[in-house]
Amino acid sequence: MDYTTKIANQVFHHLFINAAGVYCQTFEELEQIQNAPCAGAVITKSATAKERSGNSEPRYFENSVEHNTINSMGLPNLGIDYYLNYVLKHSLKLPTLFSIVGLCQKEIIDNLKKLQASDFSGLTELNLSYPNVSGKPQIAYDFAATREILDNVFAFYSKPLGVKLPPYFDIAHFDQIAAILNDYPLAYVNAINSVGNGLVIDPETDTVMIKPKDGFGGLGGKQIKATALANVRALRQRLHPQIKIIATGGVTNGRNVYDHLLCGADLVSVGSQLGIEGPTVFARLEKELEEIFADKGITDLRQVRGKLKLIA
Ligand SMILES: O=C1NC(=O)NC(C(=O)O)N1
Repeated sequence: MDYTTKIANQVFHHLFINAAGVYCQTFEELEQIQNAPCAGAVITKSATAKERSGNSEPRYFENSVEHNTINSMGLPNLGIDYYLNYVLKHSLKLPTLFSIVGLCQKEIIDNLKKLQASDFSGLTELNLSYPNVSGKPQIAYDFAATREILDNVFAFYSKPLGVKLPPYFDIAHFDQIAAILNDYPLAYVNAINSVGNGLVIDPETDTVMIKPKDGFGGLGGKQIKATALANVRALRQRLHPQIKIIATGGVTNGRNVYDHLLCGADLVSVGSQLGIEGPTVFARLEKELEEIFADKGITDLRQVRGKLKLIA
């Protein structure tokens, strides 16, 4: 299968990318994704202006039997300069996306001003959906704040930009966020981030699994697949066609990848299952996807992308 896909000035030859936050904290982790068979791109951990240690531990739990995770990392990262050094200093094998975050609007603007002034020429992903910083509401759940930030960003930022969104659960919210995003020259939207503020209990001890926020954390893996598919589908139906979609959420096998393509995904990102299985996951997913294509006699992605069928 020819997976060639373009987003802005970047050409991808495989569908898969790591989800920001997974296997992308350090140069070593980033290089493991660069060198992973069937990886199409790499994205850095969402970077703040300065290095952050993040929330106290335990802050991550994976159930590798059920392919589910919960996390409250709290945006630990090595700071924007570390990741800028990586993307500028290394002859990168794959298109490398730069994830940016800010705990306030000023930090977002300052980070993007630094990127704008740098020689970085790839895609930038503005994370508007981190669910694990106490006392901070998710920006993308505040539609006025989202519009204000995008106004301020696009007043100066001229490099290709995407936004990372949280899941929405109301048709009116799909309408509202799409109406906002369609007003801006976005290269893409990445949907979804983890499903915020879930709760997982240890049956042995009647205790929460993670320490921060008394156990509340972002959910990932199989348990969020239906929500992720719905968000990809709803956004694809509403966004201008030139705004591409990176689908994230619930991908643990080839059928999940196929389903995201049916919903309109241009690329597919893997978070929880990458964390559980490691970078060999991309080759497994691609193999399973090719088996589905063979069964269905599919030879071109245009036969799948956005071709979800409804009941007449
Ligand atoms: O955007 C994020 N999504 C998550 O699920 N976790 C991280 C974090 O907590 O750093 N950030």
